[in-house]
Amino acid sequence: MKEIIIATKNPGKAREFKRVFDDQEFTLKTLLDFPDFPEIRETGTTFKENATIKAHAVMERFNLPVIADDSGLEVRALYGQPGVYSARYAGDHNDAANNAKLLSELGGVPKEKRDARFVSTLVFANPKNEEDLVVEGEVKGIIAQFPQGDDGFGYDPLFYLPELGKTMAELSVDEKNQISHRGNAIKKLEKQWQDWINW
Ligand SMILES: O=c1nc[nH]c2c1ncn2[C@H]1C[C@H](O)[C@@H](COP(=O)(O)OP(=O)(O)OP(=O)(O)O)O1
Ligand SMILES: [Mg+2]
Repeated sequence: MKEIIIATKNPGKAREFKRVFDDQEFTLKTLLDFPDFPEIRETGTTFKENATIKAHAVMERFNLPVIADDSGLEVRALYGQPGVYSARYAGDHNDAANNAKLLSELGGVPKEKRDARFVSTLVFANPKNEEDLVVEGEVKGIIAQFPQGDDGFGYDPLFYLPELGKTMAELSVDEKNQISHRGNAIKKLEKQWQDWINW
């Protein structure tokens, strides 16, 4: 059985990938299946750099095809922050603290100036392919005044989708995948990867 590894330790991302990027022809694993895999230092300054670092660290260890996601939230009123530093916005990797900091940074900013976007860059690296396959997806929304919803992860409870009248955390995983940055990136990947990969 062919195998593909998703280079993530984030259970929320793992769930979204497993839901759509699943097939009879290959097994999908994530770093949650390898709890001893050492922390990968995300030292890049762009989503693409960090996704490349993660994909190659895992590919070199397992000698298997690997997909990495580096993603984040860009808020216009904060000049694109937290961006690449979304996971570490409030210090260490803590969703509740990150959301609290985001709300405090946006204190007093009115609804019409709270627009934001989620970005996901996927890098697919394979030992038998010289060049990586890279795609990016985005979704636009508004940062809510208070968190709402219990699904998803990260900034989802604060990411309000005006067309749906809901935050991202009020969507099922299937609904989120239909519209999200990661879902959009995965759709692009699905169109390209089978022609690209050398098994
Ligand atoms: O769909 C999303 N819904 C809510 N928040 C999100 C989403 N996508 C990215 N985000 C935010 C939070 C996360 O902490 C950071 C990504 O940081 P990022 O380094 O790419 O992921 P991570 O450290 O959680 O897992 P890993 O590096 O093991 O894939 O941006
Ligand atoms: Mg990370």
